[in-house]
Amino acid sequence: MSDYEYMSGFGSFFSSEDKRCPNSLPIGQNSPQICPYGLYAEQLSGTAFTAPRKENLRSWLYRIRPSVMHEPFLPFAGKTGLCTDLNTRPPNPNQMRWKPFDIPLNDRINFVEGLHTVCGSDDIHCNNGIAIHVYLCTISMEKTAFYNSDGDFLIVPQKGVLEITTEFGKLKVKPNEICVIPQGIRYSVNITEPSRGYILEVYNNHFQLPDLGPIGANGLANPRDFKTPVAWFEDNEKEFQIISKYQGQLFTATQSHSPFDVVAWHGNYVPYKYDLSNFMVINSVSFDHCDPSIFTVLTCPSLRAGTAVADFVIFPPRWAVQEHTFRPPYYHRNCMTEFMGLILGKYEAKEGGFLPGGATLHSKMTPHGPDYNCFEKATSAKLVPERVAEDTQAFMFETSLNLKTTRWAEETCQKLDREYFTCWKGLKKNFNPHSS
Ligand SMILES: O=C(O)Cc1cc(O)ccc1O
Ligand SMILES: [Fe+2]
Repeated sequence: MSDYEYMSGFGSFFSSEDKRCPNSLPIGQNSPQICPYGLYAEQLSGTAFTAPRKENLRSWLYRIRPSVMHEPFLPFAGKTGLCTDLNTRPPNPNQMRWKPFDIPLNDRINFVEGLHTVCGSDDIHCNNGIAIHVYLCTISMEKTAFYNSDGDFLIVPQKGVLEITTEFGKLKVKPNEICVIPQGIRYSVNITEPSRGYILEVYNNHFQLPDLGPIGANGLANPRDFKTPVAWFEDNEKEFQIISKYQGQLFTATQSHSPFDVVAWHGNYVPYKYDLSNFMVINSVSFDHCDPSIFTVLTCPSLRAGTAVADFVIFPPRWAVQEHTFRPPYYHRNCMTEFMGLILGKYEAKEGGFLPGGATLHSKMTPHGPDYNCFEKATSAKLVPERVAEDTQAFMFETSLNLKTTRWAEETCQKLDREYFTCWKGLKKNFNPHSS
């Protein structure tokens, strides 16, 4: 039997017991005087106790020992490329593009040590903002579990499969799948090859499915395609390091047992994964280019209706059929900040220079759009039905916030492509006042 078993649904109230301990979930109440099998009951709250019912997120865990049994936290002395305090960084409005970030093949670096912040907003201390990281790792996490006190991680593997053991059970996440590990949930990442991927971290709120409006009840990412693991536990007395990211800094605490000792759980605050190939693409079948919000997989809303803290948007394989239309993305300036990555293949607006494992950043109101080659090709193309972006997957983290880039992103990683601006240089003046 596979190690990986899931329950389907988004925002559902799940219940799960490890099969080795039937009836381990208390019936009819959360906190009996004595729990089945002598387990401890522990609540994990993902929203304020008093959050409105439709937003309220919490789970009850039934575990061998409560999470509180650990030595005091100390500052983490290991390697890390995390930088979520961006106050001292200068703003930079330029179009930016990075060549694929290098995986440190000659070093032994695990998922947590391999986290590098590319850009983020300033205000981690006020639960306001986002950070965008990449992970570049070569080994599995051994006897170590990580949790993020600051917000949720939306993880986008680009190279290598992630085998993630969480307090709620096990997830296997391949490139072209994504997962969300909400704030506070402990997990450990196993890899089977040198691995790379992108992470969107949000501090304000949790991810939701976008409203569908006139699209109706079905489409885009459908709730039943989200997968949450079934309960799984280990019972051992091995020493574990628990690493916490708290206010942007890493801390570590030792404990004398595995944190993956949850025998049963129930609730709606859970980790989940989603296969991007399940996305039902909706687009124009007449003319013109729709805004990329039609490709939103998940959104982290702000208090301002329709303006996200951050959206996760994909550019999946699809048919392009629009008539008398410049089909690629339009030239534009946006009041939102756009960070893009490429999981596989090519991105239609820029077939050269933007490669899998690389990235681009177009900040608020910074102009961008198709490069010279794309413009020339699209303005002379015969507009027959065409597959766009076959075997490809680009994505965008779009945020209403201002981002600053880290020193690692601009200098240390040596991947910033200083020639990026030249991809638009060849665009010709085609203006002819005598043609109409
Ligand atoms: O800039 C980009 O490439 C992303 C993008 C794609 C698109 O189809 C329309 C607008 C937009 O910002
Ligand atoms: Fe854009």
